[in-house]
Amino acid sequence: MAILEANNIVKVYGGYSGEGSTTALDGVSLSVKEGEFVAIMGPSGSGKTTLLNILSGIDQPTSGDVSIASQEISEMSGNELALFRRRQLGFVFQEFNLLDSLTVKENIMLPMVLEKKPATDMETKVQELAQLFEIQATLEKYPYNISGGQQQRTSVSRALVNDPAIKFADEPTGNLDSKASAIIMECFEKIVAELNTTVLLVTHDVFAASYCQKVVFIKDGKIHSSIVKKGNRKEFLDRIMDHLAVLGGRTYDI
Ligand SMILES: Nc1ncnc2c1ncn2[C@@H]1O[C@H](COP(=O)(O)OP(=O)(O)OP(=O)(O)O)[C@@H](O)[C@H]1O
Repeated sequence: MAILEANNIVKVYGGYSGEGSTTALDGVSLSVKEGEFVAIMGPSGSGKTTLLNILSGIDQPTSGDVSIASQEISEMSGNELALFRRRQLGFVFQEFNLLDSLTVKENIMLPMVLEKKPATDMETKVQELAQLFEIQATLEKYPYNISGGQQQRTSVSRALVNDPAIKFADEPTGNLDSKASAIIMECFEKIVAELNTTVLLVTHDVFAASYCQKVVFIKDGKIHSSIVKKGNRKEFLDRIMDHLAVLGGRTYDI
């Protein structure tokens, strides 16, 4: 079953095809199934962030529609969309976006607090996620007293706490060294395998993308091609590199 459907998304910045306008997305259609782990890759300026922002309701398309869990997000009012995003979508950012005045535990609980969930449910959920991501020992610490990798695992836990229909990640390994990147990508693998979570991420990092099951390549605002993992991660990494060489553009992180 498709959890996310995007049909013919067009995004023009700076007015409709007028002088000085930029067509960032030019008829993108995409379908993501429940339990899929998908990366979007492409050269700088190809429209990846614009696409992620539109799929996650942060930005509106100029035309086209997006539905998530069978709900049309392009037709929602501001309040409906804010509530939908809080309840159905999880976000992980390159900068972690943790609140320094809250402990790791409080940061993870925050979306449940906003939903006024019972305290016992919050405690159970935090312990479950902390165990899954091996951050039990950091729960009472503050974000500035833990490593970058632990901060990112806290941020992934927070994005999962309300059991979102889909999780979006924008360059989740962008601020991490290779060891922490591997740990975070293994966490994503784990939640996809064990919790049947759906994850859609944007990355320049070939190593990170090689953990996904599918990579969608975007160029000049259009879907160029996509590949699905068949063999092991190393073989997939080589195929991703071959595709990026054909796409051209900026140098990718390996
Ligand atoms: N707010 C904006 N106003 C005008 N043009 C924009 C805006 N945001 C993005 N663009 C343009 O839209 C195009 C796509 O940008 P986008 O940021 O989506 O690309 P990207 O693939 O994420 O790039 P990068 O890999 O460098 O982050 C680019 O030409 C960019 O200059």
